[in-house]
Amino acid sequence: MTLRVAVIGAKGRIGSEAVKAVEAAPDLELVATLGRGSKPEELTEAGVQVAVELTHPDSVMPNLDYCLHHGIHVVTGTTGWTEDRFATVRGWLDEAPGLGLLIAPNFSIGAVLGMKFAQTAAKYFESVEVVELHHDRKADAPSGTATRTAQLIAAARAEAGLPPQQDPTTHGLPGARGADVDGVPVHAVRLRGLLAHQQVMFGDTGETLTIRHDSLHHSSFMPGILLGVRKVVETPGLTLGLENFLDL
Ligand SMILES: NC(=O)C1=CN([C@@H]2O[C@H](COP(=O)(O)OP(=O)(O)OC[C@H]3O[C@@H](n4cnc5c(N)ncnc54)[C@H](O)[C@@H]3O)[C@@H](O)[C@H]2O)C=CC1
Ligand SMILES: O=C(O)C1=N[C@H](C(=O)O)C[C@H](O)C1
Repeated sequence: MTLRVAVIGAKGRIGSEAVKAVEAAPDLELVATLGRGSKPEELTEAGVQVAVELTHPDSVMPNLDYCLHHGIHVVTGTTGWTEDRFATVRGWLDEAPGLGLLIAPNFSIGAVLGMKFAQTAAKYFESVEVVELHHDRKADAPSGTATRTAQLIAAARAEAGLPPQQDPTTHGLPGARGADVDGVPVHAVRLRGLLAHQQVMFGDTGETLTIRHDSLHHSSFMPGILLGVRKVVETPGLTLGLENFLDL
C-alpha cells in the first residue's frame, strides 16, 4: 500500500527537491504540497499520512502543532530547535499515541556519519572546534547540524571525564572565537556558492584530525528524507536524528 505524503515548504530549496523525490518513489504518493499562505486544512482534506516539513524556524512549530493534533506523522528537517521546543513537541506526542515525529538535523547520510565519527573521536582529543559553512540565504546560525554535532561531542567528552576546554584568549573582538555550544566553539561561514559543509577539527599534542562533509546538491538529502518517511510511520514518539533509522 502506498503512503499518502505531503511536502510543506514545497517551493523552497530543499522542499522542491523533496517534491520530486516523493513523486519518483513508487511506494509513496504525493497528495499535497503546501507553501507560505497555504491552509493546514489542505493536509486533512487530502488524507495525508506523513508530512515532510521543510520550512523555517518561525513556521515549524505551528505546522507540527496542526499535524500532530490531526493524526499526521511528521518528518522535519527544519532548524531552530531549543530544549523548550523539544519539550513542547514531546507533550503533543504524549497526547497522540502511535504518531511518529522525526526531527533530523541533517538528512544526508555522509553528514550523519560525520557526526557519528566526531562523537567517536571526541574523547581522544583535548581540543575541538566545529566550522560550518553554508549558502548566503540561510536563516539560522549556527546550523542545526553543527549545534547537534557540538552537543554530541560535549556529551562524549563529559562521559569520558574530560575537563572543559581552556580558551587562552584574553584580547580580541567579540565573536572571534565563535559561538559556545556546550563548551565547543562553533564557527559559521555564510558564502554565496556554497550549499552545506562542515568540518570538525580535533587537536592534541603533535596531531590533528579533521572530519569534513560536503553537501554539493540538495539531492544529497533525499535518500534520508525517503527513509524517514518510510520509518516514521512505524516508530511512535520522537526520534531525534536520522542515525536512529540507520544500522550504525
Ligand atoms: N535537515 C536537513 O538535512 C536540511 C534542513 N534544511 C532546513 O530546512 C529549512 C528550509 O530550508 P530551505 O529550503 O533552504 O529554505 P527556503 O527558504 O528555500 O524554503 C522554505 C520554504 O518554506 C516556505 N514556508 C515558510 N513558512 C511556511 C509555512 N508556514 N507553511 C508552508 N510553507 C512555508 C517558504 O515560503 C519557502 O518556500 C531550514 O530550516 C533549513 O535549515 C535544509 C536543508 C537540509
Ligand atoms: O539550511 C540549510 O541549507 C541546511 N540546514 C541544515 C542545518 O542547519 O544543519 C542541514 C544542512 O546543513 C543544510
